[in-house]
Amino acid sequence: MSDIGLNQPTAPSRKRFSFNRLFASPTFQRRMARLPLIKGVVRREGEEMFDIVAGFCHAQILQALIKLDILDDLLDGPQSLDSLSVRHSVPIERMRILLDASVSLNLLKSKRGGYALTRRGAALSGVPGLKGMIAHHDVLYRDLADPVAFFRGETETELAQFWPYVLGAGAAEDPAAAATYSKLMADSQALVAEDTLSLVNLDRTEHLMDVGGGTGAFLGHVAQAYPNLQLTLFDLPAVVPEARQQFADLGVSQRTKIVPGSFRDDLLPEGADTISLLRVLYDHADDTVLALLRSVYDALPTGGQILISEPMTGGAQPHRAGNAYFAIYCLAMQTGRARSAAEISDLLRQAGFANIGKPMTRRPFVTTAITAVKSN
Ligand SMILES: C[S@@+](CC[C@H](N)C(=O)[O-])C[C@H]1O[C@@H](n2cnc3c(N)ncnc32)[C@H](O)[C@@H]1O
Repeated sequence: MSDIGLNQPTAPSRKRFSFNRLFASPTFQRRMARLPLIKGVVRREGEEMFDIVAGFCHAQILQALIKLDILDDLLDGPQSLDSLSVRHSVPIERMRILLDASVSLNLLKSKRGGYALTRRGAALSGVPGLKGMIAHHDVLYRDLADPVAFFRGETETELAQFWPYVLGAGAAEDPAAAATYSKLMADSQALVAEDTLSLVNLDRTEHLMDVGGGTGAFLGHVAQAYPNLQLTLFDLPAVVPEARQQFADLGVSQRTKIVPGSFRDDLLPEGADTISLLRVLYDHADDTVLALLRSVYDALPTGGQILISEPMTGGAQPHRAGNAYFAIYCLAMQTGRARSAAEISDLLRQAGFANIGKPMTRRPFVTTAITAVKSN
């Protein structure tokens, strides 16, 4: 049978009509922009297109506001251009450009001849961990400087060094490095913890173990929401000392156990009837994740539950948070990958889990949760 289709060059005389070529034609675009009912659509499409084109500038404007502490500086009220220029050591005309750019992004507004926070700017300043996350994007930004090399896998990324635990045994033993990444993780974990707890009900759980629980931020939230729950935290030895302090500060040390270890090398302790993994899977390759899920399965009693919560891609329906941010971030980390709920469900099934559930996510840019049960 002859091979018709993609690999066949098309003869010029029989060139097929293509909507793509029509939309790409400047003449067609000019005509559409003049049609009464269509011109609004054309304009909006143009604006959205330009937002994608200029997105890298928007991100750097935001980064400058954060690194200069301008958002925090405006929390108590508007300030003049002069005072902002002096306080942050930015020449006045350059500061005006930064602040006006921020007005255009609806982070600031002009007020009383100076500048004030918009609701979005004030909210952004208060989101736990968001400023730290934006500040550390300078690393990812450098990694993406040559995007073609990046996507071809030719870039030695800095982000891979930023999260030492993903590099394997020994790399995460430095307490100073552990403190840096743990702080960023813990600051941002409040949101993930709150959203996860709003998605699942732990009323029937007696003992929860959080694997890769970092400094204990999630268990801290759980402890407050469920006063009778026994809690265990499992994480690398360099990470857990901070958790001990956190549990003492919250007054929950009595019902909290800390087990230092590596899920790559050690068996997970038994005893918990629910085991959670928050933002752990996406750091690791499929074989490590499958081995970890099998280990969780072995540690659970029959009827025990696994809870996975992390940002996920959209699978067959890619979305910006999962596919145009977290997937890229994980690619720069080089060891893991952002997965869709369907891919994680597949891995869970391979590990033996059943009754896989995906509660409706409120904010996929914060987290998505999946639960499953060890049924026999
Ligand atoms: C991205 S952080 C997430 C921390 C916390 N669950 C959260 O959401 O903030 C990944 C965590 O997994 C831990 N981790 C990585 N490899 C590990 C291993 N082999 N054994 C135990 N914990 C590990 C890290 O130390 C870190 O605390």
